[in-house]
Amino acid sequence: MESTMKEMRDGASVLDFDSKSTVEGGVEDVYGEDRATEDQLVTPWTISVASGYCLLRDPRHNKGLAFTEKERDAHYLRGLLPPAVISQQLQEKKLMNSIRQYEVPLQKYVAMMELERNERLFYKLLIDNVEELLPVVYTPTVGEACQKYGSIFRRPQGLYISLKEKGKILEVLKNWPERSIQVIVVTDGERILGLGDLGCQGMGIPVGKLALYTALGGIRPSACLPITVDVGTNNEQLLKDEFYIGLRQRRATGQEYAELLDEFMSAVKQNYGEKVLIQFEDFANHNAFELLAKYGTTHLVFNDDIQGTASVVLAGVVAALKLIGGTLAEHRFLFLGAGEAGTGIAELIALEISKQTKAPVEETRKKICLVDSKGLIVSSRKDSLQHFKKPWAHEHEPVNNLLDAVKVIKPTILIGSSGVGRTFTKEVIEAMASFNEKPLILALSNPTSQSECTAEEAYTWSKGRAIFASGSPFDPFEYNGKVFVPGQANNAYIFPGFGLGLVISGAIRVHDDMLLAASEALAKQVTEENFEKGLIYPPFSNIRKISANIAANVAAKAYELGVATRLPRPQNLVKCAESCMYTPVYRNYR
Ligand SMILES: O=C([O-])CC(=O)C(=O)O
Ligand SMILES: [Mg+2]
Repeated sequence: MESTMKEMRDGASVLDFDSKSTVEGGVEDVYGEDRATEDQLVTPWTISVASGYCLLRDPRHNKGLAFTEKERDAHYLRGLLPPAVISQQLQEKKLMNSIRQYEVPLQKYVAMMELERNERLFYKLLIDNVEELLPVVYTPTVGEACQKYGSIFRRPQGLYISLKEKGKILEVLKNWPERSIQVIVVTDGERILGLGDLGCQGMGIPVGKLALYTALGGIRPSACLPITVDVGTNNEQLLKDEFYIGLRQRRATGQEYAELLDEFMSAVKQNYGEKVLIQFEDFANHNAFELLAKYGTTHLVFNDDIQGTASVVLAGVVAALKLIGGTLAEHRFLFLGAGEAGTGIAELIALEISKQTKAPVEETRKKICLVDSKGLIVSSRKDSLQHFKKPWAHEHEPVNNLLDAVKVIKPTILIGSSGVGRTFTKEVIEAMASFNEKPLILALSNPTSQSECTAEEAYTWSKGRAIFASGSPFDPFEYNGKVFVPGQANNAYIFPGFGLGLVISGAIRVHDDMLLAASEALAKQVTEENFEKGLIYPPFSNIRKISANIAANVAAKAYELGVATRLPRPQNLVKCAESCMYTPVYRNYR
């Protein structure tokens, strides 16, 4: 860095990053903070520090006791820290020890969120201990955190846009301290996981998803923006709760809702340009499909519950063929749940079969049946069905419930996307096991309480023959002397790498073929060793490598489809993805 940057300004020190440490820490910015432009050299590369006190309270730069003697001298930190100087590794060890001492998952969650004071340490912990901490900052614990957000709320995270801000959303966006945003995750809190309407308290979800964008996909934290759009809540308990943090009114709908969302979408594009990815998360069915269709042609939008889940499940099913045999087209699929996840997965599977067999998608859809709360979706129900269910209304006798549907359709693959726990009963699993040597059973609903069955139930009731994966994690289970390791069919495998692929290619639109490309890349990462354990997903411990491969495949597709704006196309997209990933190692300050 240039010496001019080290000038004293009004008696303040200028925080300047040692280039050596950025090499150690890898390239942080997608498009390289390290390959900094003039602009970036001024900000955020240098900050004036009038007092070390501010530095300690700046999460992006704080290193706590890891500030070196030299840094303590140069940046007015003397006396503000106890004398010990410790490494980031030791800080990590100490924090993991203390997090492991909490028995209640929510306490672990709060401990992780308190690490907000030191962003790099938070991500160091999360990346190095991903399998252990994913269930803490993500499903299932994040669900409980959202339910109790009012009481655990310490200080705001993310941006809140409520009906009160109507007409001023652009100004609200400008209140956010970061300018160059690459990924926004937005919710309106109406369908948080399988827990229903949690109103403004749904903020835990965008915050959690973006933590994964950074930890799993390497998008730098400063480029991530969690947003909750608060249009009210229909959750009576929250409306009565004196500690509720959101608007105390019932949900706005219709034109009022559409206008607020429209203002939001326009303001985002105006403020951040057309390459910012807007991920819709946990919207209710009736808005999710409509928003995706409406903005899919004008913005870079992605619905994780429809598209991310579809991509991850397709990958798992394709991988599972190694264990259960046959081609995709040779299987029969039955879903419990015909909302965003169910119909999204069904459509992507039908699309993939159509690509493989050259049959029109109208035909390939017939291999897939869906059951909703009123029974099998059949043509006689067509008039009363919501539009996203209509393509699945096949000619068939009405069937009232899942068990009967399993018995008549005899699926080889059973997928739960209902949001309702314990709906894969003993009879359902036994029926699946009665006509399948290896029934593939996916219980996708989150959090754990909403899972259609547990791992233990799937393995026990199928007498150890089921291939099982679930949306929220389950521990390995021993049955008849054999240890079964259930995989986690969660969109967390897809969205971080998918988003990275969009960012590195500068994509301006999402296309279904990119979802297929992401699935393909994920399925390829499952190794023989994983299959031997009955796993249809690779372990999360390799997630950064997996994400780089997904990103590369997605970016390649973006170039192929002509929606990539970053030119020329990098030759080696996996290398490009890897080198763009944020690393949480501390930087040295001069
Ligand atoms: O958050 C998760 O674990 C997966 C997901 O998107 C959902 O269940 O809505
Ligand atoms: Mg979701």
